[in-house]
Amino acid sequence: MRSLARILSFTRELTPLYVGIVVAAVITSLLTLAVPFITGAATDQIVAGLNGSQTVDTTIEAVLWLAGAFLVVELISTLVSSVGGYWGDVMAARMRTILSTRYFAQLLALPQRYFDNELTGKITSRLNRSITELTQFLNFFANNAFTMLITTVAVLVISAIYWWPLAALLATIFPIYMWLTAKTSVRWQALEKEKNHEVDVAAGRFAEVVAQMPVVKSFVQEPHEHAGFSRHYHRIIGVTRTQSRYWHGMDAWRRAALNLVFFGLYALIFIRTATGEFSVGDMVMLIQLMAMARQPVTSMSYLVDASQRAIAGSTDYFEVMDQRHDRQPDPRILAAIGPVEQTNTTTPTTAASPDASGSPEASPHPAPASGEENASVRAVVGKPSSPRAELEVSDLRALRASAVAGQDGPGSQEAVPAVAFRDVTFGYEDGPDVLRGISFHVGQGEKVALVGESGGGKSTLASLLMGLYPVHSGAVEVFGADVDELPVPVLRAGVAAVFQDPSLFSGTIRENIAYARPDATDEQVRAAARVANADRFVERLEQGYDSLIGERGLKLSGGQKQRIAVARAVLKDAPVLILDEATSSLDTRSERLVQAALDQLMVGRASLIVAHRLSTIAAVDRIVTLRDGQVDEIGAPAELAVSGGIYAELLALQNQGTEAAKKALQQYGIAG
Ligand SMILES: Nc1ncnc2c1ncn2[C@@H]1O[C@H](COP(=O)(O)OP(=O)(O)OP(=O)(O)O)[C@@H](O)[C@H]1O
Repeated sequence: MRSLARILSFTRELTPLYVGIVVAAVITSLLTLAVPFITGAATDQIVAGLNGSQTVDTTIEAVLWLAGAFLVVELISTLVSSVGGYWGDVMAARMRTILSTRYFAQLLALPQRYFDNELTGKITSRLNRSITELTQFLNFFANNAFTMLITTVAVLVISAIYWWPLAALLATIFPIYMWLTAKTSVRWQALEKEKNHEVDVAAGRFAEVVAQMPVVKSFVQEPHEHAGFSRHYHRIIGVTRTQSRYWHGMDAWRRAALNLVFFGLYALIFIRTATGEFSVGDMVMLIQLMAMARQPVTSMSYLVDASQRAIAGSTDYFEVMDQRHDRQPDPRILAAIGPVEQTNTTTPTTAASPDASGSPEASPHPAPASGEENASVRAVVGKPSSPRAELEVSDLRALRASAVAGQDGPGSQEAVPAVAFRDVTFGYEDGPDVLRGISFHVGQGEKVALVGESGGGKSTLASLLMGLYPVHSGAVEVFGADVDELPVPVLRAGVAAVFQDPSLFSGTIRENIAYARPDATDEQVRAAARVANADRFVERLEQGYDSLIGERGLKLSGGQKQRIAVARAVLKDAPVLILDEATSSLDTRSERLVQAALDQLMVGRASLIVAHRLSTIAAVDRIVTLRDGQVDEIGAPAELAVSGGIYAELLALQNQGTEAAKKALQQYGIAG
């Protein structure tokens, strides 16, 4: 119930609508209560006319007035309930919007760790169910709960006025019905949970399959995927059978109890009418009143169920909303999440405050920078977070400028590297440490290649540099500032990544290139494409930069996708670059074009390269080799070529050119 109250407070801007719906429902139910009185009075008038106690004309006039009153009541009721219905629809749509957009904002603020453990389809399925059940329940509740209450109380009071045993008998049905419904609900909910689990798992797989259709097709696994999917839904049929059998069994008991009570009520009313204690009009009115009392009783079971489902939905919803945020997320995203208490999240204000943002002074691993640099770094990091992304990019630029100034300045004792790993140890969640005591740096404008066995932690180092995971110990620094303490938008605006999988979005080529800067001019987009060697193929397309590229760039070749991804990074113009090279997915010509694009991109930037080609490795300034999660060697290619370490070993393997050598190279993710 607490989670439902949270939903109401979470969507408090909808309060006027809730109140409006409730008022409309109350008016409608009060008007409906007038109907039995009108029909009762009309019956008495007709009986009086037939008895001869009044003239036919008087009777007709009286019943016509009563029919007119009936019409007015019905018209007002129709009007008010239509307005209430409209407000209900608007409330549902607005609630869906509020809950969905805040949920999406929340997902955008969650750390990578959350997504490592969740399936996309599952997230969507759960969101849809939570929101549908919540909106349905609140709409039903606002429309019916108060009406039910008013009707029930009114019927009890009126029948008590006529004859108290009627009210007493009627009152017995409510506790019986509630008790039976609550009893049913426990098991019903458990079965519902089972069904939801099956739906979520199926939806998770569904989304994965759709996203990776070529893989499914190439492995001819359509029947297998289809069978798996249908298995989940067939299990749902099984659970539904049990659930429905149980529900309807219990419902039969509930209805039987209801019928028994109503049998007693009708019998009492008929007997008292026959004995002359009730008039025929009283009888008609009381029977209608009793019929009106039936509806709240039967709706009660739906209300209890819907509320149970809504409670489950809101619990699911808040389970995600209460997840810990990524460290210091974008203030604009925090604002979009709305009023969720996150005791464990740094708010934008505290994120921006010098102490909480963690100046390098506060870091356990201070940057090798002068006091002046630290002060300027703190000034940049600690300034109030700007709502404009461009300012965030310039934040890191300012850090870089301060680092460069310190490096060249007369008082500087040591250069501030663009990137520094200082004694970094890290492992995923409960797993073993993947990296241990890693220390190396990438100077400004320097190219550093990471070389190590597949699974040796190269991509993990790149993830740590992007601040996707917090290190266990040690520090990763960018221009002297600790990555784990820099506000995430500042850090990520300053680091561009080109992954092996280009990960483009559906939409046009222009939108993809301008992803980091949606307000970029056409000329800027074209210039970025030129640097990335993408301009010629784009211009050959019928729609040029307006060509739609399909989901994840499906309509482009591997090399074309890579070059669009490079152009995207060029336009981002970040001072630090992470490159996870594309390898065998490209033919030689494409590879050359992509390589040339990457070479252009790297000019003047600090580049950390997860290298997959020996030719690339040979062209870098320094190589860092990893062995068993630790740094093995660091040095220029020429030095390491003769040191007898991993790089020398790789060169020797390449020279052998045998199948065994190729296999050994593959273990290092090296294509040759
Ligand atoms: N999100 C994750 N959750 C848990 N473990 C992970 C995750 N990502 C990677 N790992 C594990 O961390 C280790 C290092 O992986 P990483 O991807 O960094 O290696 P790599 O050197 O980049 O490999 P490759 O060259 O094959 O891409 C591996 O054992 C991998 O299984």
